[in-house]
Amino acid sequence: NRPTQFAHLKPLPGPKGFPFIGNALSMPRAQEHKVFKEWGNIYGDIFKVSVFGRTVVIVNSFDIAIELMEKRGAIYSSRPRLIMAGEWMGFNETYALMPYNDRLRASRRLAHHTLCAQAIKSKANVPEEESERWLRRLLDDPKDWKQSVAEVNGAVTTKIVYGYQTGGKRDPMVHNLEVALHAFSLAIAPGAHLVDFFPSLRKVPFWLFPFKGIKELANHGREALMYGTNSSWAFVENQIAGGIARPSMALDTLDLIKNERNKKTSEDMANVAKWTASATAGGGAHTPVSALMFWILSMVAHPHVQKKAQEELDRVVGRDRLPTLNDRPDLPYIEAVIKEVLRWHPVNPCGIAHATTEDDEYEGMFIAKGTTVILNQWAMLHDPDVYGLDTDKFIPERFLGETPADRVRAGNPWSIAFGFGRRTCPGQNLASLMLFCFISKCLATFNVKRPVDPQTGTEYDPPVDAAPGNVSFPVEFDCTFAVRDQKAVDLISNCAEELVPGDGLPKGWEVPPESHRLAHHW
Ligand code: HEM
Repeated sequence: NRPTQFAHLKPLPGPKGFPFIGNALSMPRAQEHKVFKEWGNIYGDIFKVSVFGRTVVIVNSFDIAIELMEKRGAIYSSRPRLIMAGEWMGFNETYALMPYNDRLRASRRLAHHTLCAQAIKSKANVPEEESERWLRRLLDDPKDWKQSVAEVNGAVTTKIVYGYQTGGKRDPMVHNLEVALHAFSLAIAPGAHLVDFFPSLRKVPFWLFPFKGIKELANHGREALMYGTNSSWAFVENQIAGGIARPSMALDTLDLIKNERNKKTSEDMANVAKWTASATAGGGAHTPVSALMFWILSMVAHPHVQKKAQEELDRVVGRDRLPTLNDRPDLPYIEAVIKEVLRWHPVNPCGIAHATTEDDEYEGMFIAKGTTVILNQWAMLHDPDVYGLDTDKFIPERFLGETPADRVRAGNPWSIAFGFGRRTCPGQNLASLMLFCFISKCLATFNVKRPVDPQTGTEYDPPVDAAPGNVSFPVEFDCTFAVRDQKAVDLISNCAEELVPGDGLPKGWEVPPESHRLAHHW
């Protein structure tokens, strides 16, 4: 049913499918970014697949991503409709899944007010302090490193967004975020829920659904999301009423709204602010954890890189104090390590899908309104023409020397790993502060070493691979955090104190017991 002005256009190329189901049988269930890259070698850097009548366009090239997402951003900035995660669990209320509309723009404007490069500087003390608290925790209980990485990330985002000081280990606000995000990731796993391909199934009563557990999953996700969103906001309101609110994005946005009250707004802005906070806390709680897990893995697997980074820190900062964000411009090797982490195993290998809101033409080919567009970040970050032939290897040096990869925009992982156009990650400036603080302070005080086999007492190599998932994590691995020396112990002892559970917890804040069943940490 193409409009006449598009009638002459060719369809996009792509693998042949079957009637009705299209390419459903050949769609990858894991490592889809690698499969899409291989298909791109056959069909080109932009091609389409079809799954039960839904057309999905895959973009493997940076230049095409910029052409469509930036230059034609007005029609490539929506999100595909997701029944399970979006409508049943309620994540449509969060701006990460919203279509491109006024409410989305209002949310992004509120988030930008606190998270833009200039404004976030006033909150840089939060990642500085929380990363030092992490060192203390690693020193006290190095075996708990996985849990501590996840929790300390949650600690930064909940403090930035709500002004909430976590209560140390197993904090309920952070825990609830993890529960909601886990349900979300189960809900958006590729091909996991038929209802996302057949929206008419949403009208079928739950008890008629052929798959066990779908109702429970939808309810648990919704419960954790609603509980977290409402209780966290209630926390802010109580703090404001008590005159003890810490600086936060929530406070910033409420001030902004108050000052703009005379302006005509079609939405209930306080409600927009509440959901903007919830989405931002959720968006920031998992993603930096993924980057840090891959950084830890990279250090274990490449001890010579770790040594080189420590030599730079020792030379530039010395051993009498911890590095801070002020040292960042003088630490190019650390900077190159961070870029290589984002490139080597990108946090979102296939980004978050965009959707078109108008029919369009690209190089004589037709892209229909309502098409889902997947931006294969992994393919772009592993482009040998930009990053060199050895893209599977972890080599920070590719960003140093006379011809660094990032001399062009396509060679800078910061231009790719955080998405494109009008939906680019609003938290990237905060992520940048977090990654620098965690990585530089940890390297200044700890050696991250290969794991030790408890049976034989010998070290062994961890597996180096990514597990399936929209947010990518390494496959299960272990390692040893060994404090470098007594000097490092002394430095850590001067850091902010570890909090005991119970500190900072608002009264009545509990994770609903049922949600524990879905609880996980990486
Ligand atoms: C290493 C860390 C991070 C990475 C790699 C990352 C990556 C991404 C990517 C790829 C997108 C999708 C962009 C697109 O649709 O084109 C995104 C969206 C988003 N991110 Fe991040 N992110 C990170 C950290 C954060 C942090 C710290 C926050 C919050 C403070 C955050 C909040 C969000 C939100 C709310 C969205 C949805 C934006 C929208 O749909 O308009 N992210 N992020």
